[in-house]
Amino acid sequence: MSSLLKGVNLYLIGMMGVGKTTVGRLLAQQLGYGFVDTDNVIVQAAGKSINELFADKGEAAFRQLESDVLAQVCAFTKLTIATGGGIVLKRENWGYLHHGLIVWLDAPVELILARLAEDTTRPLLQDTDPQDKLRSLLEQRKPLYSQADLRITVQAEETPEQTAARIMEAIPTVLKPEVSQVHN
Ligand SMILES: Nc1ncnc2c1ncn2[C@@H]1O[C@H](COP(=O)(O)OP(=O)(O)OP(=O)(O)O)[C@@H](O)[C@H]1O
Ligand SMILES: O=C(O)C1=C[C@@H](O)[C@@H](O)[C@H](O)C1
Ligand SMILES: [Mg+2]
Repeated sequence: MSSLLKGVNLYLIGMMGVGKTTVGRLLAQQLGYGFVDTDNVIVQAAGKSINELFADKGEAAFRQLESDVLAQVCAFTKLTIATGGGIVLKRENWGYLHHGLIVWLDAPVELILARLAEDTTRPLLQDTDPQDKLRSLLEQRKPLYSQADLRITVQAEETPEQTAARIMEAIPTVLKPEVSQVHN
């Protein structure tokens, strides 16, 4: 599979809690790729948690850091990149994402809520009504996530390994044929 992708980066996009980080790590192992998580790079570089960054500098500053990280990582090849849920919001980010193959991990709001019920590390979910917040974020972002090359709907009962396996199976269906193959 890694020779099939020919070093092209794999970008995972989707709402918080769908499993981009968890599944992305597994995919990187299976592809023989490196793994990068844009949220983690930001946290490491800033020396602050995402909650602290949102509180101290605001969401706009976080989004700028996110774009800066994406611009840096897209210069490399053979990477699986788990992105932050809001990476799709900036138009300039799509110029970077489209250097690679983009996979949208989609999941129902109920599943995301169940997964993140005890999690306090997503500042946008620290809301009086997290379910309503998630719904409106998803509505706003759906047209953006839809620009991915591949949409994988995460099932409640499946393991990260099973999700990763379905992605590996689906990748060949969206790879562009090589020019030489087109002419043969
Ligand atoms: N298939 C799965 N089954 C059960 N739990 C899962 C599965 N995949 C991920 N999780 C759990 O759901 C939570 C969120 O997963 P993860 O951090 O990978 O999401 P994410 O898409 O990277 O979110 P974010 O955009 O906020 O970084 C974690 O606690 C993780 O262990
Ligand atoms: O969906 C979002 O906007 C976010 C998702 C996380 O990955 C983090 O990037 C941050 O919590 C914001
Ligand atoms: Mg993540």
